[in-house]
Amino acid sequence: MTQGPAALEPARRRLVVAAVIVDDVTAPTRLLAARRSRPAELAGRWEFPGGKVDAGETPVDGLHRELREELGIAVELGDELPGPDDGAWIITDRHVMRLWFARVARGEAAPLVEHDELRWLDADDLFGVHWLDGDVRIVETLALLLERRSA
Ligand SMILES: Nc1nc2c([nH]c(=O)n2[C@H]2C[C@H](O)[C@@H](COP(=O)(O)OP(=O)(O)OP(=O)(O)O)O2)c(=O)[nH]1
Repeated sequence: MTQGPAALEPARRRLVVAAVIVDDVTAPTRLLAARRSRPAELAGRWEFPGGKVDAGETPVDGLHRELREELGIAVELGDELPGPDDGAWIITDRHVMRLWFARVARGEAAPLVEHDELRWLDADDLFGVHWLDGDVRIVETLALLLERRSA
């Protein structure tokens, strides 16, 4: 069987890094979702703030840069949220994402570029926004984690 772009191995996809920004990295009860304002086909859908890692940049450095640029914040990172695809999360035909829990250390998150709204979501309301398709199983995993930890 021939394999098209939809069958790219995780290692051959472009790496995206993102943050699950929470109130408390060791006992999270809510997380910060961001609504995309561009490109047009993704506008209005919600995601974890972050972006593509640049050449020559480590994933963690790329994540700090993206959060500074997109939300104007400095964060302290917690644990990574490992996924089922070689430890990461396939999110589109061409992208694989790694995510870390994070807490705002400096600044106040604002939708500076790429987003037009930010919203804190409680553990029992994580699906109160329309997530990007690739994020749904990540949010399902987080719903279990946050509920269990806040129970
Ligand atoms: N940041 C982010 N991107 C996601 C998520 N879920 C998901 O499918 N994506 C997709 C959307 C895009 O196709 C791709 C990430 O691209 P991006 O536009 O955020 O990357 P970037 O900030 O580096 O932007 P650019 O310089 O390439 O314009 O991954 C998510 O939760 N966060």
